[in-house]
Order: sequence, then C-alpha cells, then structure tokens
Amino acid sequence: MTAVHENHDTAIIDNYIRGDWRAPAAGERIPSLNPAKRGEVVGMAAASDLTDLDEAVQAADAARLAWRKLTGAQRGALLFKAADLLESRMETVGKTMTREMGKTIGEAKGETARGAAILRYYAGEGMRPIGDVIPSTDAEALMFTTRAPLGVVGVISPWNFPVAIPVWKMAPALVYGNTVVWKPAVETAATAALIMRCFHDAGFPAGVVNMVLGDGAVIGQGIAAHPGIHAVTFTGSNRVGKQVGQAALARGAKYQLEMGGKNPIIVASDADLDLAVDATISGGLRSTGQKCTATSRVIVLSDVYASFREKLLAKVKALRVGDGLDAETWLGPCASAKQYETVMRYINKGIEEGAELLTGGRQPEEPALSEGYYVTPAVFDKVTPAMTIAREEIFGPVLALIEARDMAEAIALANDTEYGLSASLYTRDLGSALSFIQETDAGLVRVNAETAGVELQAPFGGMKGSSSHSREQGQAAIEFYTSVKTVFMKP
Ligand SMILES: NC(=O)C1=CN([C@@H]2O[C@H](COP(=O)(O)OP(=O)(O)OC[C@H]3O[C@@H](n4cnc5c(N)ncnc54)[C@H](O)[C@@H]3O)[C@@H](O)[C@H]2O)C=CC1
Ligand SMILES: O=C(O)CCC(=O)C(=O)O
Repeated sequence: MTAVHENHDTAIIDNYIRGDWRAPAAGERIPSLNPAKRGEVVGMAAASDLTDLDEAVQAADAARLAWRKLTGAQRGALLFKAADLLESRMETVGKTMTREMGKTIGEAKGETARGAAILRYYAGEGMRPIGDVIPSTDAEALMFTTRAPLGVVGVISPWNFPVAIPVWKMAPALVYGNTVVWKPAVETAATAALIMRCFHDAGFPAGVVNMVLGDGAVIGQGIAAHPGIHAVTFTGSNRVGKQVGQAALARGAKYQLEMGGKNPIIVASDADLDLAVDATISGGLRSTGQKCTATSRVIVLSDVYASFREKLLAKVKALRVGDGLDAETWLGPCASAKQYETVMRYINKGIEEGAELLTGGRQPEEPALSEGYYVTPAVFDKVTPAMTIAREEIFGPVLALIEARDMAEAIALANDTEYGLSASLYTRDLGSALSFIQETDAGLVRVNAETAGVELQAPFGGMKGSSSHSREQGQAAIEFYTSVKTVFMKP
C-alpha cells in the first residue's frame, strides 16, 4: 500500500513503519480536512493505537545499532538525497500543505524549499567535528570528547509548519546517529506522508525513520511515556508541552519543548513607520498569525501612536483574504474549525474586556468564502496589559495595539508576559537598540526586522514559558540529539 494516492483528491495515509506503509492495526481513520472548503477531505489518516506505536518503536530500536555504526558522511549522503527529492516535489508538497492547513501556496512552497535547505545543512553536519581535544594533566594520556547518539528519538510536531518543524527535528536526530519515531499533527497528515516518502525514496534503511499517525492524547502521550524512546522533542501548545515534559522526566528520558509566544514589536518614536507597519503585518498576519513567532502585541510610543495606527489600518484593510491556492490571496483561513473557534473566542473576549476593534475580526462577506474558516485580519486599539488578548497566545490574525510613554515603559511592557520567544524593535537609535537587546527577555531578539522568520543555521528557542530552555536548529541541535563522552586514554 502506498501512503498518498496523489492522483485522487482524497489520500489514504498510512503509517510508515520498518520501511513499509502500514494500515493501523485497528483499521480506524481520522480525516484531514481542507480549512478553505468545509467538508473537503484531503486525506484519511491512520488513527493508530499503542500497538502501532510499539511496532514503530521496535523497528527503530532494531535499526539503531547498524545506523549508528555508519559514518556521519554516509548518513549525511542519505539526507542530501532526501533534500533533492523534497525540492523536486515542491509543487505537490506545497499544494498538499495549503489544502490541509490553509497557508498561501507561496508560503507553502517556500517552506518546502526551507525543508530541503535544512536537510542539506544537517547532511553537511555529518562531516563536521563532534568533539575537542582537552590537554590532560597526565603527559602520557590523550583526553578528548566525542558524542554518542541518544538512541530512539520521539518527534511530536504541530500543523503550523508541517515541513520545516519536523525536518529541523528529524534531520539532526538522524545525522547524529539516532533513529526516529515521528508523530505529525493529524491536521497535516498528507503533507507528513509526502515527507516520509522522500526519506523512503532516498533509501533510508528500514526502521531508521518511522511515522505513526493518530490522536495526540494517544500517540503523542504514548511517545512521551514509552520506555523504548530515549528522548522526546515537541513543538506545540504550552498545555501539551508541559504534559510531554513531565511524562518524559518521570521516566528519565531527555526532552526538549518549543511552545508558545506572545511576541511584541516595539515601534520607537524615531522608527521608519512604513517599515515598522510592513514588519507588523508580515510578522503578525502571515500564515494567518499561526506562528509561535507571530507578532501579537504592537507596543507603540505615544508620539507616533496615531500616525502608526493610521498607516497600519490602511494596509491591513487592503489585505486580501481567500483560499491559499488562489495566487491573489495574501491571508488564508485558520487551519481548522478548532483554531477558528479559538480565534473568534479571543476576539469576542477582547471586545468584552473593553478593547476597541478597529477593523476585521469577522467572517469575510464574499459568498465564495463562506465555506472556509476565514477571519478578516483584526486590529484592536486601547489594549491594556491586563487584558486577555494582551496575555494569552491567540494563534490567529489579531494585532493588539498598546501605547507606551517611553522606551523604558515599552521594554517593561514587552517583558510583561509569561512567554519569551521573540521580540522586535523598530528604531534608528543605536542606544535604544542596545538597551532592547540587553533588557528584553526573549530567545530571539530582532532589531528593524519582524518577530517571525528564523534562520536554520542559528539557534532557535525561547526564554521563560516558551521552551524547556533548550535551543533547536543550527549547531545548537547537537546538544539535544547527542550525549557528550569524555574519553581519557593511556597506552
Ligand atoms: N509553538 C507552536 O509552534 C504551536 C503552538 N500551538 C498553540 O497550541 C494551540 C492549540 O493547537 P493544537 O494543535 O491543539 O496544539 P497541540 O499542542 O495540541 O498539538 C501539537 C502536537 O502535540 C500533539 N498532542 C496533542 N495532545 C497531546 C498529548 N496529550 N500528548 C502528547 N502530544 C499531544 C498533537 O497531536 C500535535 O502533534 C494553538 O492555538 C496555539 O496557541 C499550536 C501549534 C504549534
Ligand atoms: O518564524 C518562523 O520561521 C518559525 C516559527 C515557528 O517555529 C513556529 O511557529 O512554530
């Protein structure tokens, strides 16, 4: 059985275990739906149970000794092949991603290209140093560090970056000699199957990389608690992330969590307001605001507040909402009914708590869009730091304008959150930029650039409640996916 029957509109999406596509043991399926067209089923994904998970863990365990014995260059060569395949399938992957979770086709193809670039980056890591020689106090001894893989790594990934996130977790796990059991979000199961197909066609040995689809509470929690899984990496909500971390900690497994954000952009009095407006829109509303790095709080200094608000509103009102497959669309639907309901709940809460909705926050009026989970981009004015829309992650196209008297107050407001993922400042003043860099509590600090958009070769992760204080991507990945061995050797 193949994973995705591309010529049909509805794909049958099986698990991928021990190098083969497998129907779930219990025969159950969950639909992956098109959020732009209520009722359109993109794929019927395996609704696996713990029997399927056990089989995948056994396959990953059986494959790991042979896999770790390969050289990094040999493992990297397979990742290079997977990168070429993913790149060559960009159209199909991009289109499937847009149909499953709604982001525009341009963003979806861009993300697929990013996935290929991440695979290539980690393919190259197979040839790079993995340790240091440390002078010993014993003249006859050679002392050095090397790194060992952890074993079987469980990967739990969300739907908002269905290619980039799992790839930036699986590629380093694999190149450093681990085997993988991956549970993608079921909302993007068809996209996940296309990634697995690249690994399969690249010739990865059976069992090295496995995919088990299913309900998060069953398979995700099953991965976190499974005694055969040595480390767990998770991206998603704070609520689930904490459960995953606790389950892994309880059995002594290594874990890494990347969770939410409530990311601020500060617009200083001397900022180029046009650039700041563009960054606010791009950072806050691209991918329909469904990025952990999305701009959510827009903190503007009093003396430019009114002119910034006017420029922002004019541009936000002109954004075109529609099906992500339509080349004219700037903003697609929310990814699912659940996400749509969450966003509408926050918009209503904002109004109830006294913020002023200046634009958007409604279903678009075009009849052609009545079948999708669309929300017009919303801008709230008169937002105070205590309001729910200023405190909780919304994950939707909602911007909250907050006024600050001066830079000191703006930075204090920016830090007034349980999260600490990304923060941005628009200014021309070096002093303000330096104070912001030093004082802001965020893992990603951006000056004259939007809050979203991470570079694959740089460490990525948050402070405070946004992460387990670890970093992903770039050279930082080696810290999670390997264990350091200090070797002391004498003749
Ligand atoms: N940091 C980020 O990039 C993301 C943040 N979110 C936030 O989470 C909110 C809810 O989105 P969801 O898709 O429901 O996120 P979620 O945290 O439920 O899902 C993320 C992943 O965890 C899995 N999962 C769900 N329950 C689990 C459990 N009990 N144990 C282990 N794994 C489990 C899911 O199947 C998915 O693969 C969003 O509104 C947004 O605020 C969602 C997706 C990504
Ligand atoms: O901003 C980005 O490029 C990455 C965002 C991200 O990691 C996320 O939303 O989960």
